[in-house]
Amino acid sequence: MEVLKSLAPWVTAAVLVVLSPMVEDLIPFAVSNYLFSRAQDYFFPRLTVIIEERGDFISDQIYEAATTYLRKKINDSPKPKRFRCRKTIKQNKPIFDIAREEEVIDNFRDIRLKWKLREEKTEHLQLQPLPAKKFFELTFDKRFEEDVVESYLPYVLDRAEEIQREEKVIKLYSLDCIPDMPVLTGREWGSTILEHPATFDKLAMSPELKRSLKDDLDRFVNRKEWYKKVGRAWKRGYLIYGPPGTGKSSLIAAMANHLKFDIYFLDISNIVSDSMLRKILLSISNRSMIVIEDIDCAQLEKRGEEKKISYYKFTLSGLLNVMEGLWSSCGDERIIVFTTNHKDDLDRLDPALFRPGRIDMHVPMLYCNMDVFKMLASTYLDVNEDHRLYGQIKGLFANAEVTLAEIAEEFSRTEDPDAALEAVVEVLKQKTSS
Ligand SMILES: Nc1ncnc2c1ncn2[C@@H]1O[C@H](COP(=O)(O)OP(=O)(O)OP(=O)(O)O)[C@@H](O)[C@H]1O
Repeated sequence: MEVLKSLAPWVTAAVLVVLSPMVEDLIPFAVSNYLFSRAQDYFFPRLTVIIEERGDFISDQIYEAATTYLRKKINDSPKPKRFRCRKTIKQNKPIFDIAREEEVIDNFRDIRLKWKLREEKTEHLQLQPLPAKKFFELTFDKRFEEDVVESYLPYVLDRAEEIQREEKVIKLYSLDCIPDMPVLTGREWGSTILEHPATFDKLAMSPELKRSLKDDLDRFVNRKEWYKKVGRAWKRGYLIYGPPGTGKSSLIAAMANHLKFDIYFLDISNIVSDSMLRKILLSISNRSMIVIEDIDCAQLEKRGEEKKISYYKFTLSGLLNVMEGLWSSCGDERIIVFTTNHKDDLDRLDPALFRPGRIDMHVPMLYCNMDVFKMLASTYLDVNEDHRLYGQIKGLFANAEVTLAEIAEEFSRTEDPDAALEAVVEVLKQKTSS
C-alpha cells in the first residue's frame, strides 16, 4: 500500500502532463491550476514556516541566522538565478546576498528545503514611512516537520554563529528616523558594516588602563556560567569620559573589534517614552554594545523629578529600569557604554546611574601626556626610540592641554618624523603662550 502511495504522485503527474493539452481545452486555466495544486497538496503535503525579521519588536535570532547562513551558501556554492551583490571600498571582494522573491534550495540529510526572502510593505505612520516587513518562507515536505524543527533550525543557528566568528563582520546600527522625528515603532534600526580600523594595539592610552579594560572585557565574555549561577543579567556597563578628541569613539570601535560585538548607537533624544525605549532595547541582538554618547547633554530628568506623563519626555528611571530589568529576563552579552565630555556635569544626573552594577568601570581618556604621545609617535611615525625633541615636548606638556586628535592631525601631515615632531613643538608652544 505504501509503495502504491509513493508511486501515485508520479503517475498523477505523468497523466497530467499527457492530458494537459486536452485539460487546457476543456477546463479554464485557473481551475486546472487549482486542481493541480490540490493534487500536489494531497500527495506531497508541504509546510511553510514564516520567520519574520522581528517578532514583537525583538529582532529574531533565527531570521538573523538564516540571513548569515544563506549569504554564506550563496557565496560558496552555485548562485540562484537572481542574487544581490554589494561591496564597500574597504572590502576586498563583492559579497553576494539572497534577493527578494528568489528561491534558494538547501539540502539537509535527505530533506530538500526551499528558502524565499519576502517583503511586505507597511503603511506610513503619520509622516514617517515605516520600514517594510521582511520575512523568510521556509518550505519543506510535511513529513520532515520534526527533523526541521528539532535538527535543521538548530543547525542553521549553530552554523550562522560559526560563520559570524569566522567572518568577523561587525555591524554598526543607528536609529533610522527623520531628524527631530520621534521613534515610532521600535523597528527603526538601520545598519552598516563597521570598518573602523581602531584596535587596542593602535590606541594610545595608559598601558595599565588598556590592560585592565581588555582583561575586564575578556572576563565578561567568558563568564556566562557565572552570571547564570549568581542570577545576574549578563551585561556590563562602562563610562568613557574625556575632552573631545581624546579617543572615546576610537576606544568604542577598538572594544567592538576586540569582542566582535555589533555596536548600536542609541540617540535617546529620538525616544519619546519609556515603553518605546523598551521596544528599542528589545530589538537589539545579543553580543552587542549599546552606546549612548554625550550622556551629560541627554534630556534626562533626575530620578524622583520625572513628571507623570509627558510626550517628549524621557525619564532617567526609565533608562535605569529598562537596563536592569529587561536584560535580566532576556538578552545575553550586552555591554552598555556611556560617553561624556564633562564628567563633572554628571553630578547633575542621578548618582544611581553610576553605582556599581550599572556602570561597572570608569575609563578616563584624558589630554595627551608623554607616555601616550610616544605610543602615537610609534604608530604614526615609527619612532620607537627616544627622539632629540622628546625632552622639549615633555616639558611643554606640563603647561599645555592638547588632545591626541590634535597630535594625530600633525602626524598625518608628513611622513618625515623630524618635521612632524617639530610641528608638534610649535603647536604646544602656541598653546602654552595663549
Ligand atoms: N587615544 C588615541 N589613540 C589613537 N588615536 C587617537 C586617540 N585619540 C584620538 N585619536 C585620533 O583622533 C581622531 C578623533 O578621535 P575620536 O573621535 O576617537 O575622539 P573622541 O574623544 O571620540 O572625540 P568626540 O568627543 O569629539 O567625539 C581619531 O580618529 C584618531 O585618529
